[in-house]
Order: sequence, then structure tokens, then C-alpha cells
Amino acid sequence: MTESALQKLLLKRFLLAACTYGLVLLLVWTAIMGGHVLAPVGDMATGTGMLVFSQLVMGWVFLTGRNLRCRDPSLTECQVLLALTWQTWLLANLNQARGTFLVIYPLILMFGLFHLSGRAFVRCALLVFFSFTTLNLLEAHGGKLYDPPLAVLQVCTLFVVLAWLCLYARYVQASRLRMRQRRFALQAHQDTLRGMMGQLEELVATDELTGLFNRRHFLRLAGRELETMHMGVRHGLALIDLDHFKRINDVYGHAAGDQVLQAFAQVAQGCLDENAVLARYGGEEFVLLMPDCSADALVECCERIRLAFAGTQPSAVGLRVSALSLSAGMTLLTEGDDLDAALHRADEALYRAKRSGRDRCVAAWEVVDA
Ligand SMILES: Nc1nc2c(ncn2[C@@H]2O[C@H](COP(=O)(O)OP(=O)(O)OP(=O)(O)O)[C@@H](O)[C@H]2O)c(=O)[nH]1
Repeated sequence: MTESALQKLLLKRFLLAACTYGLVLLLVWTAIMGGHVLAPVGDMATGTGMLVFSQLVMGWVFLTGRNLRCRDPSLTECQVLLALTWQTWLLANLNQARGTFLVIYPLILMFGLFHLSGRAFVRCALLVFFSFTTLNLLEAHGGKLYDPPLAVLQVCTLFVVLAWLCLYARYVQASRLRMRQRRFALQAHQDTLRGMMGQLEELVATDELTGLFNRRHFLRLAGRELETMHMGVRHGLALIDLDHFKRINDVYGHAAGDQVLQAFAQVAQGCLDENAVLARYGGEEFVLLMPDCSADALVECCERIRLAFAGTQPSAVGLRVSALSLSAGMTLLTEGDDLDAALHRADEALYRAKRSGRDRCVAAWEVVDA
């Protein structure tokens, strides 16, 4: 979670707490009007003013982001302790209505149920118990306790409720920890799956022997390029076929043939810039797409590949091929062109290159220009 998202959440929680203060103050003043308060109204008004002031200070801390400097930016323990202090002050000033307002204690502790650590929660519960018990003992000592048997009953009830709340808080926190661990495990699984998906996508798109894109992936990429093509832009397309490849297989063996295919892939890629897409179209045939390319640039690039391939000696398996050559059929793609039709044009040009004696690049511009 980002810092601003966290702060937004904390501000919302603070507003919720402030609204609860407002509601409780409403009840307090109802009790004051009903004559259930021991202290003079002036003292209660001063207390109310101080309480509101304490909340304004808390609001200022959250609004200025000063809470973010603390170890726990939610300031939950601080807020709970403050609320418990005000609640004890309130109870100290109530007579018979004390029992009614006793329920506010668990309400305050509920606020910290999800955000206080187990120890902090027990600490707050103990503070509640000892504050309330001390309050009653002091009053009993001064002979001011309104109804001693009722006070004993209230202390015992409070003890049971607090003990239950502590156990429940432990259970909730253990559940949260388990859920967090599961979420982390799930995230790790997701990362692994994402990695495997990436590997799979790469496998599906790649020709195993040469490491180039395969035909299917090329068609997808070229189709996408055609769809997003702007008016006036031209892409170069070339079909490249290694000459007399069957002879290499027959004379030197299939493994040597494989090596020639790999050598071609390496050499051709060395002649291309990063925008060009070279793929194995099938067997000893390759396809090249050069985005945003002129006829001259395409010819120049295919010639560069042809010459580089002619000078290749795939020697890793001891192969000495005297005359490696290739033929290429080239065409240009324009906006609205059909990929199949363009491939067909390139194929026809390639056929002409083979028919004219191989080891050459032949273009099919006339079709584009027509
Ligand atoms: N070693 C190897 N050979 C392959 C592979 N795929 C296809 N071939 C062979 O490539 C040869 C292609 O032969 P042809 O289609 O007659 O073409 P060519 O001998 O190059 O003749 P031209 O294209 O007319 O110059 C066939 O013998 C296929 O078995 C491959 O992955 N590895």
C-alpha cells in the first residue's frame, strides 16, 4: 500500500473515532441533563472542551502527516489510551448511570482489536480493569460509593468481558497472521506462475533450432504491424531461402544442415537493426519484416545478409561448405495491404530469384506501385 493510500485510510479511521466521540458526548450531555452526573455542569463543560481539544490535536497530527513519523502511524495505542482516560474521567463523574456507560470500555477496546499487538491489547484491558477498580476503591474509601454491591457486580462483569475480549483478540490476531502467511504464499505461487507463463510464451513464439521467432509468432507480429500502420509508411517484407540446402543435408548430413540454419540465423541477425523482425518461416526458409523502410533500404539489407551468409563457414562440426548462398524475394507493405497477398508477392519474387540462377535478391515493387 502506498503512503498516501495508507494515510487516507488512517484519516478515515480517525474520523470514525471522532464521530464516536461525538455520539458519546451526546449521551454524556443527555446524562448531565437527566441529573445523573455528580460534578457541576461547569466542570463537565470544561472536560468536554478539553476532550474536543484533544481530538483536534489528534486530527491535526493526522492531517499534517506527523503520525507517519511514528513507529505505528495509526497511533492506535495512543488513541485507545486517550479514549480510556476520558472514559474513566466520565465514569468518575457519574452516579447510577455509571453501569450504562460501562459498555463504552469494550467499544474503545474493539477499536484496537485488529490493530493492537496482543501484548498492547492485554495492557489496555488491564488498564481498564485497574482504573475502574481503583475508582470504586477510592470512592469506597472516601465513603462516596453509591451502591457497593452493584459496584462489585460491575467490576466482576467488567473482568469477565475484558478476559473474553483478550481471548478473542488473540484468536483474531492468530487468524490474521495465518491469512497474511497464506497471502504471501499465494503471491509467491502467482510469481512462479507468471514466470512460467513468460517462459511458455517465449517457447511458443520461438523456433527451437535457430532461436528466431517461429512462423506463427511472425504472422501475429506482422499482422499487428499492418493494423497499426500509418498512411504513407512502408514496411519491407522479404522471404529468404537457402540455396540447394537439400544438397548440404545429403552431402554433409542433417546435423551439418542444422548448423547451417543456425549460422544463417546468427549472420542475418548481425545484419539487422533492432526494429527488424526475422523469423524462421519453415524448413530452410526465413522471413524478414523491416518496419518503416524504403525499397532501397530493404534491398541493401537483403544484399548485406546475402553477402554475409556467403562468407560464413559453420565450422563447429568440421563443416567446410564452399559456396553457401541464398535467394530472397522482396516486397513492400503499405497501409491497408493484405499480409497473405504481400507474402505471396514476396514468394513470387523468390521464385523468380531461384529461376534466374539463385544467389540473388529479386524485388516485386511493381505490384505495390501498380
Ligand atoms: N538439416 C535440416 N534440414 C531441414 C530442416 N528443415 C527442412 N530441411 C531440409 O531442407 C531441404 C529443403 O530442400 P528443397 O525444398 O528441395 O530446397 P533446396 O534444396 O534448398 O533447393 P532450392 O530451394 O531450390 O535451392 C529438405 O531436404 C528438408 O529435409 C531442418 O530443420 N534441418
